[in-house]
Amino acid sequence: MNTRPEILFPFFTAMTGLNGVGPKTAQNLEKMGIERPKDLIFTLPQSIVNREPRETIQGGVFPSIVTVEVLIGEHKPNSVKGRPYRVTVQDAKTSFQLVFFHARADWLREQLPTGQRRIVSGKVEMFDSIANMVHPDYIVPVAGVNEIPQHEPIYPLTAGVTQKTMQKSVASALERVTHLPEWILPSLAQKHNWPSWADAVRIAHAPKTGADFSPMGPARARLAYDELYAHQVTLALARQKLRRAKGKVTKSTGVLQDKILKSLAFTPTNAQRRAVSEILGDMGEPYRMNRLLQGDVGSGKTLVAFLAMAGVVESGAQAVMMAPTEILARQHLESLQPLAEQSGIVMEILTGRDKGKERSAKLAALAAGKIQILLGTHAVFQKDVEFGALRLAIIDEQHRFGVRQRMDLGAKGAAVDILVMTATPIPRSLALANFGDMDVSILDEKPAGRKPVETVLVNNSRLDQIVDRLKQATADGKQAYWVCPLVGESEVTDWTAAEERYRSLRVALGDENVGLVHGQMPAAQKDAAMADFVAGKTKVLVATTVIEVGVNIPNASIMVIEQAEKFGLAQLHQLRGRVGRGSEKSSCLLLYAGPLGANAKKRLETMRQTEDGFEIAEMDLKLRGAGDVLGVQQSGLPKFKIADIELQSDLMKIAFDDARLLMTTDPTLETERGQAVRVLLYLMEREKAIRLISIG
Ligand SMILES: Nc1ncnc2c1ncn2[C@@H]1O[C@H](COP(=O)(O)OP(=O)(O)OP(=O)(O)O)[C@@H](O)[C@H]1O
Repeated sequence: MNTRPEILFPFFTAMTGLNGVGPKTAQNLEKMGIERPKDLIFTLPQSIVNREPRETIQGGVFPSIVTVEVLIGEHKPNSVKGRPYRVTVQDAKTSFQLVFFHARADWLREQLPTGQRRIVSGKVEMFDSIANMVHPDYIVPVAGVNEIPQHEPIYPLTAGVTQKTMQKSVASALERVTHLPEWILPSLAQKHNWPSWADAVRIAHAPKTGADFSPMGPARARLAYDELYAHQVTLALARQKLRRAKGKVTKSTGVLQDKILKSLAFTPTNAQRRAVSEILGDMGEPYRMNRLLQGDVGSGKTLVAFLAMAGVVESGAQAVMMAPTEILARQHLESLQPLAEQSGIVMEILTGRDKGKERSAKLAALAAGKIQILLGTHAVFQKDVEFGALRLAIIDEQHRFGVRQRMDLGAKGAAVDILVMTATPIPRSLALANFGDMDVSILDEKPAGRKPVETVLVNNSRLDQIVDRLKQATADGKQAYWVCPLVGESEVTDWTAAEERYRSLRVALGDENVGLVHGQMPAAQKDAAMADFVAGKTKVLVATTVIEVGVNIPNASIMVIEQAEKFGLAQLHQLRGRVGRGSEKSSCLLLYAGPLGANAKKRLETMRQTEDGFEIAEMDLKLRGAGDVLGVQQSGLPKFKIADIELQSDLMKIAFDDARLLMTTDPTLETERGQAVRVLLYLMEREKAIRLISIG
């Protein structure tokens, strides 16, 4: 089945086939992304109006929608043009008025005969201390009470589309809903009490109880699950296809790794060992690796990467590691060069700064396979950079990379294995949504001997005290980072603030003790400032967030962050992660100015309470929302229509597990359930996923 199944045809016809949808309405609906009947079906009500009948309007809080049985009283036609027509009515306890601006008198007399009873439903408002119901939404005989929906769905609208049109066209689309083959595992549906797809759709559009309307109730939860499951099956198929794509078997011998381990001053953590063996185990298989290494700050990802690259060199091939900035690429070189030398590995660096002869020489050596490990910035992936036998590409700090970019990267060498390292833990649900096509190794253990970083919140008014304390600490040989306020508007303002602070700290602490780095400085000057700080020549390094990711200077044990309330949680965690990397006890001072908003307060409190990056990531997601945490556009994070990635992260995990399971039991979606999953993929317009199967 490689075309849309017939059973879905009614959901994909033109909109104008629906009741109440003419060409004009169809055009307007299109502006809301509603192009097919199925889009209407997946546009769920955003609120519900309760029209359950009441005895009286008395005691109500107005304006509000009321449904009540009334005895019709006197008609007061509009005596003056432009004035409304009124009908007095009496419910069980009080009287009020029905008000009409545009209605024919004879029609009104017919609908509302004096002395008879009717049920009316509409918005009641107070006007000149008289309760008015202007243009009731419903007027029905008492016996016809069921014609009024007790819980009326209210849909999102756009210009030119009224609530009535929406309700009518949805109702028409719902008539096409038939039973579809079930793609959800029966045990799962049973456990959660989920209705069938058809029932779930009907309930979601005509909820009768709070649970019917709640995103956590069975009907909506099921529809959310369908969406997440379709996404996870797509990722699982992508992963499967990649794994089937022929890869080269990399057989590491362990010889170089042993040499490296022997020359280390410490022993690797269990998490580091496990990650290295997962990576090399994967590379030893005849398919392409596509793996994510997620580690908390300071968990020692660089060593894991280096050992994996050494494993590649053992097999006679090459590896490349790309860092997001020049500073980090150089830092990798400095920290890894001694290990490379001791184990006899030829390692080089290539960045945008390499020009002319030097660059050509490096490229030639690389093409000849003489350079075994290449470090660098994105310059390593420029077109003319050719490798003799590239086997492994490591991308450091890349949640800015979407699925597509990762695939492009893999095209660089034939059958290159890919390892992506993220230095900021990502909430579980986002990791699954964004990296569900990858295998994951997690470094959830910090090297032994690290002491907790003491984190304190300090009001900016105590700046002088902080500077005094810093004076004392630097006199004792300690080193500190001073991160300047993120003014936010432009790089230039950030940098001016940093320069100002740099000047004032020089006055307070002595010129020779204070250094400065910011993004606008010439590269050479930046390197020199970093080098002075690494060598301990300067004691305090004033910086903008250029030092946010990855900088590793174990002797630095104090981190001051000015206007910490302006930073996001992930960023604060990254910044704080620059200290606490040596054996010295470290501290982090979060300076804030003035009264804090609730959100900022929560962020700073979280920082004080925990150092666990995974916990912080979950809190960040709660406070900011998924789009902001990953940056939707850059991340390739899908937009879900029904599922709420924060609220329903548990469903995401279930969908992930089930999609992976499906690949082991029915990789080509041939069984009865597999066929049903195909129906789901078509329904969710994931034809591309189906193509992944057929190529597979
Ligand atoms: N098992 C270990 N025991 C002690 N120190 C270690 C261990 N593994 C790595 N280190 C050291 O810990 C420091 C941090 O390692 P690394 O720079 O790789 O961290 P990271 O995971 O990249 O963190 P971040 O993302 O915060 O930069 C380095 O100085 C490294 O030499």
